Amino acid sequence: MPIERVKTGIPGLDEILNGGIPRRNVVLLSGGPGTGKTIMSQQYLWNGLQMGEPGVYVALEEHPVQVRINMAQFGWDVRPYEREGTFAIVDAFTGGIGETAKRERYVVRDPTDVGLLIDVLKEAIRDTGAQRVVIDSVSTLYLTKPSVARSVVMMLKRVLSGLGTTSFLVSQVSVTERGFGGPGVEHAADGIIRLDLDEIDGELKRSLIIWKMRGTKHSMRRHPFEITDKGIIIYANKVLRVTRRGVYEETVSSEES
Ligand SMILES: Nc1ncnc2c1ncn2[C@@H]1O[C@H](COP(=O)(O)OP(=O)(O)OP(=O)(O)O)[C@@H](O)[C@H]1O
Repeated sequence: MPIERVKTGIPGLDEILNGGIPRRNVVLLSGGPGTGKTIMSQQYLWNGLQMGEPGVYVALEEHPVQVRINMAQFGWDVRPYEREGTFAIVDAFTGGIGETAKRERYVVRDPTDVGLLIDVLKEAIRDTGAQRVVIDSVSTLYLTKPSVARSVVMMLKRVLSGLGTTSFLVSQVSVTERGFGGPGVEHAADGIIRLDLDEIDGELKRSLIIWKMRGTKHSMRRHPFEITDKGIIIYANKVLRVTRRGVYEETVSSEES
């Protein structure tokens, strides 16, 4: 049976994923602060909307109003899609407190209650017919209780995959951490995309690596990427090499990547 894939539409990403993310995969988008996780996840949803695939964004770290403003900076104005019912932001940030929060349609009254969050998420997925979901960030759900991390991710995975969505779970790690968000989480996820920011010769360089992706072969190399006014661009034909002599970029043929 040919594998069904979801095209991220993010320049370079589908290429290094051999055509896209296998449908129903739950992918951990992992990285330190400012590495581009939120922007990449929002770009994934926006591109879906352009391809006629509805989406849901679960905001745990930022006010929904701020999410709309930030997305619009890249030319991704989601409000018309919210009005037509093909896009929804689940507000798991405000707890319904404040005047602007009262205007939100999908509000998790107690963002610490994962069961409640899942109920609101299910409703948003059903209403919109979402095929793509982003949870930003999943780490917020278990930062204070790491022992429940795996069960939270497994619960989300059952719902997200069960309802047929292909999803990104944003996972925050500290600058020096080599992992992706904890052992339980890393093994439960179907895929891991790790975003990095490294200071090289007095300059910050962005790169990413596909650590795992169930159901497909993928590039095993570290690819440089950039954040521009139109979003993220990944250089599928370049690799970032870290050697004893230093760090440098090298161009490779697409078959090699
Ligand atoms: N228009 C832009 N052009 C270039 N770079 C930008 C632009 N807007 C934001 N950035 C870069 O993106 C970074 C923020 O990216 P993003 O919010 O996706 O990070 P994150 O990985 O989600 O971080 P955190 O875990 O701290 O929330 C900024 O620190 C800045 O370097």
